[in-house]
Amino acid sequence: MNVVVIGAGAVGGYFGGRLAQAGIDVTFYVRARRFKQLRERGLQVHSTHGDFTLHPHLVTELSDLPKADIVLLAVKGYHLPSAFPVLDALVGRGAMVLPLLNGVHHIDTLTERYGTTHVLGGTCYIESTLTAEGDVVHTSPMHDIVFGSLPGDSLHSSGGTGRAVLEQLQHAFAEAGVNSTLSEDILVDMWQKYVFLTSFSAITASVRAPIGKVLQDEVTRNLLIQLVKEVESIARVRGIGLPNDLVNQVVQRLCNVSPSMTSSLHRDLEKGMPLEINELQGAAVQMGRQLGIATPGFEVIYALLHPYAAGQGGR
Ligand SMILES: NC(=O)C1=CN([C@@H]2O[C@H](COP(=O)(O)OP(=O)(O)OC[C@H]3O[C@@H](n4cnc5c(N)ncnc54)[C@H](OP(=O)(O)O)[C@@H]3O)[C@@H](O)[C@H]2O)C=CC1
Ligand SMILES: CC(C)(CO)C(=O)C(=O)O
Repeated sequence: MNVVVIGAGAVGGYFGGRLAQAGIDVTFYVRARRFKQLRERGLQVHSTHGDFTLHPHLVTELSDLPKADIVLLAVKGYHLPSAFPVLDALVGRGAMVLPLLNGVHHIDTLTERYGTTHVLGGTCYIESTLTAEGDVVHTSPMHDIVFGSLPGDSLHSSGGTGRAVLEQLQHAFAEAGVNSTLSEDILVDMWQKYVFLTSFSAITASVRAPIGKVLQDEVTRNLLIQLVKEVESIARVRGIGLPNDLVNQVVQRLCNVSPSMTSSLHRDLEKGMPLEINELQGAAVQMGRQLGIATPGFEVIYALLHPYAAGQGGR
């Protein structure tokens, strides 16, 4: 199996690195700055599951790209358009794209451009970040990927003739020690993550504290529950087949995670990096307006984070 990673950051560097470490043929498509870092230092991963350093196969030119079975797409949402030329080249030669971005709208963007036979649904649970030197730091035991074919893709869905590639990918993740689930309803899984993450990241970024601090304070805890309900209503009106007790499940999960856990959005805010608020909280506000669902919690949080959206250095 040949894998190309676009976005060799905290997520792509971690999962791509684990696959490469397990002997899978992995190529990282990188831009100039990341190329320099990775060539000079190697891909250094500091992880709760064990540290490792690799000198991965790096490519900076479209003409040097290998033919890929799977593209692991792990750029930030605001960088998605910049990845189109490389995706065009890889999909044009038959690759399937597994996006690991947070949010839900990128799936429409990708399927409109490449169709459902070339785009999988996917989501990941991991707490990882890049140091100033470009090393990946993975801080909690979670390293889970859920993926599957999208509605409309009969080739790779259960019973489809192309299903074998997805099973091969699941096998590759298992070899790499990564927890992976081949989902039969990936949109439901993606929306469950979106309900959880968009609320969790909104509250941790706006309070500027990990979840423990949020839950200790009754007012903030109630706001978090309100956020979960707002985004859950959107999902229901959109007809996503979520479990009936989703709000309780999400709140339970939030109460059970480590009190020190925070979101990538909060970490990005602290580092002065651009924020994915348009893809997360802004998307909730926009969908709410379109569907006539009030999202007062998200409206306020989106506005309060907006001055920081472009980060200190811009995008
Ligand atoms: N970090 C986490 O804990 C989690 C993150 N996620 C989601 O995963 C996605 C990725 O996040 P994360 O890994 O944290 O982000 P990072 O910023 O750590 O990594 C993104 C990488 O993408 C690279 N990149 C951007 N555009 C391109 C391009 N056109 N071609 C090649 N490389 C490109 C950037 O490199 P450069 O700009 O230097 O070229 C950077 O190295 C986000 O949607 C995030 O919400 C999901 C779960 C957990
Ligand atoms: C839910 C969580 C914290 C872990 O995957 C995440 O996705 C993020 O911080 O972006």
